[in-house]
Amino acid sequence: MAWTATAALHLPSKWAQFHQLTKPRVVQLIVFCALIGMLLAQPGLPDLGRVLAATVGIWLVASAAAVFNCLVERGLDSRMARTAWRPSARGELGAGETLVFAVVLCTLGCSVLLALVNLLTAVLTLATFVGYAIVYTVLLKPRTPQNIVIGGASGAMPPVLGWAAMTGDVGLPALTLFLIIFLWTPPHFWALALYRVEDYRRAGLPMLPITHGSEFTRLQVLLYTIVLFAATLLPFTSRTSGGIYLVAAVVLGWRFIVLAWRLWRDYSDALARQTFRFSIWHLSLLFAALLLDHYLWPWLSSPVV
Ligand code: HEM
Ligand SMILES: CC(C)=CCC/C(C)=C/CC/C(C)=C/COP(=O)(O)OP(=O)(O)O
Repeated sequence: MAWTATAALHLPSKWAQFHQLTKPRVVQLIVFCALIGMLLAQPGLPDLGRVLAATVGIWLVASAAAVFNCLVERGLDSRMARTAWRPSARGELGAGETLVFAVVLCTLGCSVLLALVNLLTAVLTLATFVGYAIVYTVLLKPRTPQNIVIGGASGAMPPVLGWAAMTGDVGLPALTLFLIIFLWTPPHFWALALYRVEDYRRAGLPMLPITHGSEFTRLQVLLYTIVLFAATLLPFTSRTSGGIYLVAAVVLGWRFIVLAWRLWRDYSDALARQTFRFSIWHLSLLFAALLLDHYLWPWLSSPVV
């Protein structure tokens, strides 16, 4: 009895285990990027009911995609130190119940988008689900080191989904944000793959540091970071965003390039880990700056009468 009580205190509940499969921290940033897409789509305050419905819908479908990934990769996950703890990899959650959970989340999310947002957002979000859960996870990841470059397109969709939710359209500013996340994904992931290379070797996945070596991967990280820096200037040069965003993009981009340069010249696992962690700060703060700029810059830059 005493043991059961102690175990109950330490073992995550079934719901906590399901929640872990939704990769909550990754999905939070994905939903944040979608939210910025929504808020940038019009000047002033948006329709808050629509924002809430779109946020919930995209959140549910993105979570479903993450759960589906854990289901498909439960064997691979059990061979990697980073992922072996997942309830799907440990066999604590069965394949059947995990599949049902993913289907319920995806159906609920698409229904919310269809009923309360619009058809375009529902279709694009479902396509994003297929892009990550099937095209990336099932088809590309076990076959090619370009898996995350092509698969990254689904991770880059959130601002487009957010924009479509508010306008019923796919706007050029949203496509610019798509490009930014698309170019951000390779340095984000390859920095991690460099210090987790033994994990990927054990799982038999053809990640770039395994197929092309550490030096080539580090050069790719540096080159993508430089091109990403140029792409992050587009919102300013196209006059979608103003001075606040520009300062943030330059400061964050410069720091990312410095880290990537040091990683290329003088590799250590600690530096690769630092670069990976910074990539998350980079994207989070860049998108926060877009929002701040959207509401404050017109006010700051308007002539005083
Ligand atoms: C195909 C594209 C992507 C790949 C392959 C990828 C890969 C990964 C991996 C393997 C991790 C796990 C790190 C760990 O276990 O410590 C991770 C973490 C993370 N990723 Fe990505 N990622 C991708 C796209 C994205 C996108 C689009 C976002 C957000 C917009 C994102 C946000 C994050 C965040 C916030 C974390 C940290 C999670 C935590 O601290 O628990 N990733 N990514
Ligand atoms: C509908 C919608 C907006 C979907 C978003 C799709 C999505 C969840 C993209 C995030 C990418 C992600 C979690 C990559 C993790 O890589 P991995 O799967 O290779 O990592 P792992 O080894 O940790 O499983």
